[in-house]
Amino acid sequence: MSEPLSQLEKKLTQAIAARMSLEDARKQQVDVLTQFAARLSVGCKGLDVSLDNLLAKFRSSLAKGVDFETLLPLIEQITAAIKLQEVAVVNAERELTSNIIDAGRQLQKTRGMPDDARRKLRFLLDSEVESVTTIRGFIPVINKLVEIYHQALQAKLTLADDLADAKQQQPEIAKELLALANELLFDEDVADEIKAVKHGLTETAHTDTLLDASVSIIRIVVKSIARERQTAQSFLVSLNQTLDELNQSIVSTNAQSKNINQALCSLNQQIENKIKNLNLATQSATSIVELKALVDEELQSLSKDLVARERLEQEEKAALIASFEYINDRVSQLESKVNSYKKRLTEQRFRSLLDGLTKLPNRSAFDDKYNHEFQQFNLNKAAVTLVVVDVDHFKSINDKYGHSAGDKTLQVIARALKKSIRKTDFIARYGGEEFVILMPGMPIKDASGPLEKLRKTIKSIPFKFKDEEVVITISLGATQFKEGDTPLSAFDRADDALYEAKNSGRDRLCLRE
Ligand SMILES: Nc1nc2c(ncn2[C@@H]2O[C@H](COP(=O)(O)OP(=O)(O)OP(=O)(O)O)[C@@H](O)[C@H]2O)c(=O)[nH]1
Repeated sequence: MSEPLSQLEKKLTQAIAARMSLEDARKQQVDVLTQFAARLSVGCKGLDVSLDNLLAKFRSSLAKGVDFETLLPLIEQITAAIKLQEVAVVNAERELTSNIIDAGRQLQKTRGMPDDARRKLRFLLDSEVESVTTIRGFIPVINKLVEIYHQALQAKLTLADDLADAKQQQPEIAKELLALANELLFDEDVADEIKAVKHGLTETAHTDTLLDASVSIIRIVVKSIARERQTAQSFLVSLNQTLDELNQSIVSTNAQSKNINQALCSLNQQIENKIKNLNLATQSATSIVELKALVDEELQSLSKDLVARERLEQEEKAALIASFEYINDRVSQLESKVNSYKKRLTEQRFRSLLDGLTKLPNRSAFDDKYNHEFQQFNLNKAAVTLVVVDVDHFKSINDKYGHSAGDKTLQVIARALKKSIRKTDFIARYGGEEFVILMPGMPIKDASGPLEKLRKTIKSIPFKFKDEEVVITISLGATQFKEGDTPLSAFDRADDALYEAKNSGRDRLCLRE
């Protein structure tokens, strides 16, 4: 082989080797790029179905080693789809931001959210959402929002539980308010107001109605207190005025008597001087005639003085009498004012122990009497029977015929019960449709006769509502005070007996020895 040819061949071999290594390097680069493009396409997966399909096609073409020219249209399609995606992402970001803000603002309006959650939410809406720049950046924000929602929901559930508890307590509150309204026995002018309050107090009354009733009760009490205060004030003002007048009258009588006294003193002095003068003159008289003239003159003057003195004395006496009469008059006026005020106080005390509706003694009057009877029993051990009486199914009377019919029924029953017991027994309205009777000196073994009679008396009352004849019955539980009892244990025993009477069919008397 010639020299130039072999050199040429060598160069060619070198060039081929260089070309091959270049192609190897290029192939490696294409492989890396292909893998990268395939990974990237997997990473983009899920943004859009049509993009996913194009990328899948792209990956499979790369794997098959399809040449660039064949790939180019696909790449162009993918580029266009990605561009669309960019716009879609910007829109989605905007929409997400606005949705998160809306949801957050809505959440801010919910009541009962814990303070901490409220604060976190405010910060999230005011600064965190605005600073998010990528879709991914929304993930922690959404996470936080979900957490706050959770807290708010939890708080709401607790609130709902509390409300349910409060709802359960409502009948109790209604009962309590009704008992309070029954205790309100002020002047006649508030009777209608009390009636209106009572009528709204059903066991199913709404919380707002119960609140209104509470406010009305407080108003009635406040009004009565204000009126009472005014009465007391005007009484004290008139007492003060009268005392002032009496004082002035005594002061002026004193001043008057002082003046008269001064006049009397000087008159007495004058008389004394005249007598002294007369004495001296009689000693110096030289004849009977002169003496007579002298005596006559002095006696005339003296008798004038004596008349003046008598007049002054009478004046003083008259002034004193007038002053006494005036004082007497004012004192008796004052006495009658004090008496009428005392009467008012006594009436009030009496009325505070009376049930407004039935006019029977009320619960506080019963408590006083009960404790007194209990003490007596501990001292003398004489038998005392305690009876608890409850009207059966009274609620249905209210429900069927109205609250006024219920009120009337209670009044009739109260009157009948009062009429049927002995004078020495004590009956009170314990509350609602419940009455209590204390029978001092009555052992329980002797009590069932009269109590059965009492039950039958009530049952025989011909009640008529809306032209319908209604039989109303009562249940009774009775016991007697026992050695070792406390007021509460004895009462509980009678209450247990009543419970038994109710549970065994009502309209009956149960005894607990
Ligand atoms: N009209 C009227 N109703 C009252 C008064 N005080 C309490 N009540 C009502 O009395 C009813 C008592 O009902 P409950 O305690 O369920 O008893 P009940 O219906 O008599 O049933 P039992 O006692 O189980 O036989 C309630 O509906 C009260 O609203 C009142 O002064 N006037």
